[in-house]
Amino acid sequence: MTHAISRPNPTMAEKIASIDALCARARIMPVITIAREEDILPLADALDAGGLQVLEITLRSAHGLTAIRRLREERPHLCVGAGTVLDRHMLDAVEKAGAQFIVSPGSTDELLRAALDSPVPMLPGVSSASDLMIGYALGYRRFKLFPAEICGGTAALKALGGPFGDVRFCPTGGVNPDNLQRYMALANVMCVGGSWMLDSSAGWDSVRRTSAEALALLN
Ligand SMILES: O=C[C@H](O)COP(=O)(O)O
Ligand SMILES: CC(=O)C(=O)O
Repeated sequence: MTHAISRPNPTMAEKIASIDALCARARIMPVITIAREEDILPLADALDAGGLQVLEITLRSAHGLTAIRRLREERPHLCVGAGTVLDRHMLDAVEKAGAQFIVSPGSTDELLRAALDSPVPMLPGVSSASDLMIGYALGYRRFKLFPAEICGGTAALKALGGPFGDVRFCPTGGVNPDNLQRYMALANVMCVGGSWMLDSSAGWDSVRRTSAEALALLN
């Protein structure tokens, strides 16, 4: 008979370190909604070939959980997270599917507390200082600013850096090749998220090229 050794969940400090590591690896995090199951692997491969290896797969389509599960099994070198996680049930489902990180567009007390009990690190969405303070009080220090351009863009991030000097952000929503460098120049921005590189109407190679061009802007 074997005895499983139960490992305690990571501490918040360990989760913050995981988020920092994956954001440093990402620099640009594609926010992906899978429209057709057959797109899962070619889309991920095109992003990977363009240099984007940290993928946020949203639960906005019926294929989100399948995509997380398949990419974890079939592309284990990628870092695969779940986006649009809105409640405890979705959090449980993406954890079971193998998500390596969890992203939400906003914050609720229920979701933030559920994620404290999860082994998977979470990047909660915030759009204001008040949202941020709710997560901050629970120990969170890394957030997604969403929708970044609408809630003040780089000016908002500079202002939030005053009272929240130990907080870092992944701005998402309206980030594109024209403003990417301005976001990444800020000390409190660890990476950016976006979907501009995901237009596959010109083929998978166009996804690869757009991804590589965006990363080249950061060199
Ligand atoms: O809902 C937000 C998107 O997933 C990411 O924002 P974007 O499309 O403006 O890049
Ligand atoms: C916006 C985003 O990152 C999400 O839907 O989780």
